[in-house]
Amino acid sequence: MKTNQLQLARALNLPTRQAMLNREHSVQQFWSNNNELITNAWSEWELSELNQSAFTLDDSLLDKNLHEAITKAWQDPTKEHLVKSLLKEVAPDVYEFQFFDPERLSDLRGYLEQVWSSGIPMRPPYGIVLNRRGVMLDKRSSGYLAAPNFQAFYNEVLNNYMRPISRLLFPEIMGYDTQTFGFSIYYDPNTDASIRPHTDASAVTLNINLNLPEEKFTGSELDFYDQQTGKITQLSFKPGCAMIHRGNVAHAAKPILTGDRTNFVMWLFGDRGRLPAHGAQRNHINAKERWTTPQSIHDGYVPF
Ligand SMILES: O=C(O)CCC(=O)C(=O)O
Ligand SMILES: [Fe+2]
Repeated sequence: MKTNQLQLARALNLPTRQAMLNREHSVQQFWSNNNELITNAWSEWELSELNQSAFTLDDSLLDKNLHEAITKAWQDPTKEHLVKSLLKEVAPDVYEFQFFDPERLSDLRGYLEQVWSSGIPMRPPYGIVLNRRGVMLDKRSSGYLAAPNFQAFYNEVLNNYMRPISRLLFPEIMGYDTQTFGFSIYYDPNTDASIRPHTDASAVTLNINLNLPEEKFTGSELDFYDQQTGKITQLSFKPGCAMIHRGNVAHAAKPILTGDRTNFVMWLFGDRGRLPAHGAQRNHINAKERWTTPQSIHDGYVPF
């Protein structure tokens, strides 16, 4: 690997917020032209500057019960009911479960603080609104958080946890779950406070809260809209909790009033962004098929 990539990446002139808001072509070009440099910079940073002694990014950060059930199900898929029993339906087709151990979240947040102060350019998500303090997480997105330790962790979450859980809850997404996407988001009342009602360009969305137990906030509920009844269910994130839903379930994030909220949002979809047909039914899938990792090649398609 070439040295000095870290210094070179830090010296890049980032696109202005206005250029990003205008979705100027030069912004797209900036990230794609510098993607390799930035990726190398993250590797260099991890070796030379990241204080790794403080923590490890691995599944010991996850909720113990979830970790145990998932491990058992991978060993013997007929035990997948152990996973299912941890998932609580909190709105029609929206499930909540404890994802991270709240006591261990400070490790992950400490890591993300180091990421923030690295000075390496990071591409914020701009799906509906531009989220200033968020960062793209998936390697399909130029300007993503390419630190190798983080990538190993992120991919473990998607492949070992998110995909089989998604298949258990929403069997019709099988085959529309080969490609991954992810970003982090940060809300506070003075910068980015809310997201209007929308659906995601995913087959399934996993949204995990990263707030520490002492990081209280008010507002910032997620509203889920039931298409059948028109009913709205308002849900609040608890530290380390996750919500999982089909991408086509309309939802919105209400304005945050006090405090702040940090989340990871992860998506699965099929090759070239393909999604299951609305209301698609699926023949019975046996457990063994569910607990597998597709061999599909990462296709580089980007939803935004
Ligand atoms: O506010 C959230 O946690 C959800 C954000 C969201 O729906 C999105 O980024 O698509
Ligand atoms: Fe969304």
